[in-house]
Formats: sequence, structure tokens, C-alpha cells
Amino acid sequence: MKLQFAMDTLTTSQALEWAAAAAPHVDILELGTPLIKSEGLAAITAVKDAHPDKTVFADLKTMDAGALEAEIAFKAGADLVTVLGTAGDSTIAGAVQAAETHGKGVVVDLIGVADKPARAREVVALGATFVEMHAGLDEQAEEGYSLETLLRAGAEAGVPFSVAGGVKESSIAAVQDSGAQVAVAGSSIYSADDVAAAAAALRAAIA
Ligand SMILES: O=C([C@H](O)CO)[C@H](O)[C@H](O)COP(=O)(O)O
Repeated sequence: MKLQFAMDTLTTSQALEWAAAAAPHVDILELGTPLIKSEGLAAITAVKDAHPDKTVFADLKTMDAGALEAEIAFKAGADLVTVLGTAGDSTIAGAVQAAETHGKGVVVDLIGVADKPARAREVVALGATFVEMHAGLDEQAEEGYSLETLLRAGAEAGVPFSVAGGVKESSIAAVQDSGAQVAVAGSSIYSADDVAAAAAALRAAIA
């Protein structure tokens, strides 16, 4: 299973600092949606230039104009972009078309999708590289939130998936056991006093 570090910050300088610390321990460097909204496509280029050997994931959360948004992110250096699972099939297909042109990939983020396993199968049939079983930061703060629901949805879907929703050292083994291809960890790494040590601990828990 691969480890993806989601950098939810507002500045490229902070992202570059976190990426430098975590890079030896992670496979995928994610530019969180707030970072891309704050700094624009230049942030993608900066992270890819600093880490050409890493997969750079641009969490665009595209809802429309799939081909156009994917295209500009790939040109900026992204290897993977996200489109929302609630978007129309034509939006997802447009992003997939752009990915094929550039030899890159599309991840469909199933945040807010009620029947995640069913939609996962549909979007993989449209050409998504994998889906993200995702509970966002707001959902995680709601009473009764449990990562377990995402793990069950992933196992039930029967297609390649990642899991994002507050993954931490104590839960990452369960993510691996669910069959996920990628575990996404954001706050459990960037909120730690020692970002490098937190990333290393997650890696060790799945090695
Ligand atoms: O995608 C995310 C969220 O929507 C804010 O951009 C997070 O990066 C994702 O949830 C992973 O972060 P953690 O949940 O803090 O691990």
C-alpha cells in the first residue's frame, strides 16, 4: 500500500517545508484543495520541481469543465488530479481524456456520495485510475464519524481505492487490511511536532 501525504495549508512555502520533511517516507505528495485555491497552479509546479521523483497529486475537486481543469493541472506538473464523484459522467470522462493525452491519471473523490461502492464502479468504468473513499475535514468533526464506514465501502466496491478521513498511526493498519491501494494522511502528519517522524511512523506501521 502506498502512503499519500495531504498538505492542507495556504502557502507554498509551508507545503515545500512539509514535503521536504516527509518525502523520504511517502510515495505521493498531495496539494490540498485549500493550497491550490490559495496559491494557484504555481504551487503544483513548485512541489513537482522540488520532488520530481514523487507522484504529485493535485486535489482539484473538479465539478465541471473536467478536461480543462485536468489539462492545466497536468501542464503545471500534476501526475494525478481529483474530480468529484458527484460530477456528471461527462465531466469525469473529460478529465480522463486529458489524462490519457498526458499519460497521467484521474482520481475520483467520493466525498459526499451516498452509495460509494456503486459510484466507484461506475467511475472506474469511465476510466478513473482509482477512487478515493473520503470523509472530509467537516464530516470528520461530526458526531459519530467513523473511518470504518469508508473501509467497508472500499472493500465492497471491488475496484482500486484510497482512503482519506483522518487516517493516523493507530488506524493505518486497518486501512491496509481493507485492501486499499493508498492511505491518505493529512493532519496526522502536518499537525505533528515532528513531521518527518510522523510520516516515518505511518510508513513503519504499514511496512
Ligand atoms: O481532502 C482533504 C480535505 O477535503 C481538505 O482538503 C484532506 O486532504 C483529506 O481529508 C486528508 O486529510 P486528513 O483527513 O486530515 O488526513
